[in-house]
Amino acid sequence: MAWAPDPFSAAAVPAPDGADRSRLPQVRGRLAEYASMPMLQVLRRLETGPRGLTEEQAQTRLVRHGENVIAGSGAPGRGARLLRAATNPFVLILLALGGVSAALGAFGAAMVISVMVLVSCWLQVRQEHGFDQVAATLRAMVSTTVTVVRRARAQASPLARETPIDELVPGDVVNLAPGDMVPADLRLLRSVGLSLDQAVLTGESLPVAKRAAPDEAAVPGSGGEGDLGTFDCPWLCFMGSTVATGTGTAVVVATGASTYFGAMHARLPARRAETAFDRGVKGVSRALIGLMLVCVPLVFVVNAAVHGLRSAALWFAISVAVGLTPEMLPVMVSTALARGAKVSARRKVIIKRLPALHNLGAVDVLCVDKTGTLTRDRIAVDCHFDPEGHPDPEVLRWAALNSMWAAQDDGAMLVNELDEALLTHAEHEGVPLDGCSGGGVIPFDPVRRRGSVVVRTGLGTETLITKGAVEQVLDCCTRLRTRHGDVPLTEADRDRLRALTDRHAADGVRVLAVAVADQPIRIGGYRPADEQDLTLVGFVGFRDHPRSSAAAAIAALAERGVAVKVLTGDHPLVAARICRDAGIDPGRIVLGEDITASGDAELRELAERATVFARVDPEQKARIVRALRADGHTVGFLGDGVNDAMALRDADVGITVESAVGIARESADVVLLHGDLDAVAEAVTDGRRTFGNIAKYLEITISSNFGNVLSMLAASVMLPFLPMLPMQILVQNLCFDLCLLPLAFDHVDPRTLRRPRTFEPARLTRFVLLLGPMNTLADLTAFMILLHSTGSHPAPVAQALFHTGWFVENLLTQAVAVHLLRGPRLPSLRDHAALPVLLGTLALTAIAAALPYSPLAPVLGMAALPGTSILLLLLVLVLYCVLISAAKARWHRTTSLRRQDVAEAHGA
Ligand SMILES: Nc1ncnc2c1ncn2[C@@H]1O[C@H](COP(=O)(O)OP(=O)(O)OP(=O)(O)O)[C@@H](O)[C@H]1O
Repeated sequence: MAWAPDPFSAAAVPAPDGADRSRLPQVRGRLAEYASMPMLQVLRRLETGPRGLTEEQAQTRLVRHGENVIAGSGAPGRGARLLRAATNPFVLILLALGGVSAALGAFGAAMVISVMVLVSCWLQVRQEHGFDQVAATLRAMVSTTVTVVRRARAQASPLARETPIDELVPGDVVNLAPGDMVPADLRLLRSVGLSLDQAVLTGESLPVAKRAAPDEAAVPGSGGEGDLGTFDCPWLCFMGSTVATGTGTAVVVATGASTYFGAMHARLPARRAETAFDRGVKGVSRALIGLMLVCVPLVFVVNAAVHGLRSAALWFAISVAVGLTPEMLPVMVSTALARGAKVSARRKVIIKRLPALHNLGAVDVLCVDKTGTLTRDRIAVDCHFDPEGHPDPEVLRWAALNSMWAAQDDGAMLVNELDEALLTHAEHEGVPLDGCSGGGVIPFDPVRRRGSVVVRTGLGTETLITKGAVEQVLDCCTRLRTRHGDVPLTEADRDRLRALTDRHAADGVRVLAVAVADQPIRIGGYRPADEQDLTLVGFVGFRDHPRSSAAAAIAALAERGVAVKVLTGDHPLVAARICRDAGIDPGRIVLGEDITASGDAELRELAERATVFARVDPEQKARIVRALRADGHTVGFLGDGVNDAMALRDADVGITVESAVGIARESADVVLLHGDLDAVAEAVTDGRRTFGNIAKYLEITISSNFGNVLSMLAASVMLPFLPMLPMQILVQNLCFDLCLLPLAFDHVDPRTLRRPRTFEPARLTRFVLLLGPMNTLADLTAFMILLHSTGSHPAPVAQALFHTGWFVENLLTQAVAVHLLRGPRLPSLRDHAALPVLLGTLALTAIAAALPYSPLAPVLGMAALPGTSILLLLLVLVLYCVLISAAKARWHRTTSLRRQDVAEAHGA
């Protein structure tokens, strides 16, 4: 029951069912052809070469093939939007009520309801169009790019450069690196240790190894529609997958709707789990529909019992139902979200999926990685030493050789920050890295926490060089290099080495171990299982200084009720040191192995208690996030690496930085352009401000509607006639709806921004139960006055005057309620509503004053009120102000006491 659109969700705008699917056999056939051809023939068929296309060729092809986007993944057309607006549950309720009115012959009422439906749908379509434009602009600011190899002219040298994914064309040559999205369907030209995560396409979570075809390729599986044989083809890479490890160079064979992903698009499931926003929307919708289901039959039964079973009683009940239907709520929510996202964009925070803005405001636990968040992400080599602890340039040379060959991919250099630091330091120290050639790579992965290369050092021999986390490298070592030669590695040595590296870790230095193994040259690939019987040669230490702003940002988040938890793949001692520097008490650090050993219930408890989690792999990060969510928290996750993608997707709101890898940017809902924790604290406040206005709208409209229903019930018992004509209820509702919409643009009291905020149906119900009856008390006073002051008139005139009086009183109290209930403080010159809200309520007051004297008055059954009635109604307005202010003060007192209780309970 989503009433706010999410233009980025694949499920939001499904491609026309059947249309794309019918292309699957054709697409599969073409891919099978590309898979079975020798490489040269593939390149010839695509009229390209290993040096890529020229810019001119690429432009011509872009015109011929169109942009590399999936049909239906863009913004929907006006027709689709209108359909979505018309099928929103609240509009469906209105349509049903309009239908019943028409069937009963109440054509006037049916017409007003139709006007309400039309206005609501029109505003929603218009608003969604604006919403989509805001979203598209914001997304364009953080669009995902791909490294493409092109030439300026036919004779020019090829140049690798970043290009937006949608500009890719068949025949383009692209480079792939860990964390990249596969941007189209590709045939591999070259690869080094490449593996892809194809879960989006196959549901299989383990990465699949890919490699260029040896020479003549085989035809991949070609079974029925569900056949996944095509995905098993090692030299084809498919749009929708991501690079898990290794690198590759490939030629684009199909783009956009011609890709396998494009043809499957209509069948893909929605990507994300339900977030806090979705849960909130559902809860509030259910509460509102529940309120209607109780109130409307009650109004009908009471009226029928008192006045007899007449059609008037039914129309009246229908009008009450219409009055209780918040059909403008979707418009209000999308207006507030789009406005909030624009404000955040000015602060360089890009909200890719607009509902994420609400989720940001609701976050009460923020999980962050360490590097780049608590540290400056300027990693430098701090030391390198042999197993005795003495500085040793040979250790630096082995480590740098590992970095160099791991990063080298036929000219395209790809380095992670540790490797980059190593290569820079080696160059600075003049360490020679020549004299050997690369023989193979076993890429680094965050679960093994080590990576290896094989280099050819002499005739017939090669050396496997492994570098990685100390524990994980020691696990593969059986020998130790000393000044007197290699010796067996004993248990005592292991203990000594751990103690040695722990001392560095406690000082905040990340230590990697380096080990080697000489072996005869081998033909064929290398696997992680080859990392055994190694000789430990030493260690390299890296330092990344803490960010000076981190401590203040963490304090700012704590002030806003957001607890920060650190999830890192690094050593617990390094994590503890960096956390202390950032003002976080690490407490008892939970390790990845503790998480693996814990069941779901146990993990929820662990995740609740602990602040720092170290040596965690990508799946463990995601499990922690899920455990916190299962425990009732709204969880944000801030990360930028391949190993963060899963957690980014599983969090209520995934946050990343502009420099993050492709998959992290794609998985995140929010991208920080100048990102650090300060920006997150600001964005959290923006989210709360946005939600504050949505909450205000809900509180004001629902409490006054509820008060009105109570008044109608009381009037049904007290009066011999209906307290308001059905048509008047409908018109009044239309006026409320339109004049309260500007609340989306209101200021928000800073005190309401201090705590996480989300839809809380129970809180809303308490508010409505306290404030609604104040409205009823004022109404009942107005009834007395109106009965008394109109009693001398003949019955039809007296009824018209009564109806008019209550109509006017309702509009005026609603206008006043906006100002009295919009914040914890009373309105003043310093603390007043924003201009659009002032204008909205002024319009409501003007309608109340003018309608009884306008040409519409007889149509609506209204009469001009005598001066005394107006004066007395103004007195009722004063009484209403007193009642509502007292109730509001009581509300804020009890809610702050309640909050204290909760805080104390948490403290205890
Ligand atoms: N390029 C590399 N070569 C060898 N080992 C590495 C490399 N990068 C990381 N490691 C090892 O693997 C461990 C986990 O790295 P990973 O990148 O998963 O950590 P992370 O969770 O991203 O850390 P952070 O929280 O600091 O961002 C590191 O602590 C280090 O010991």
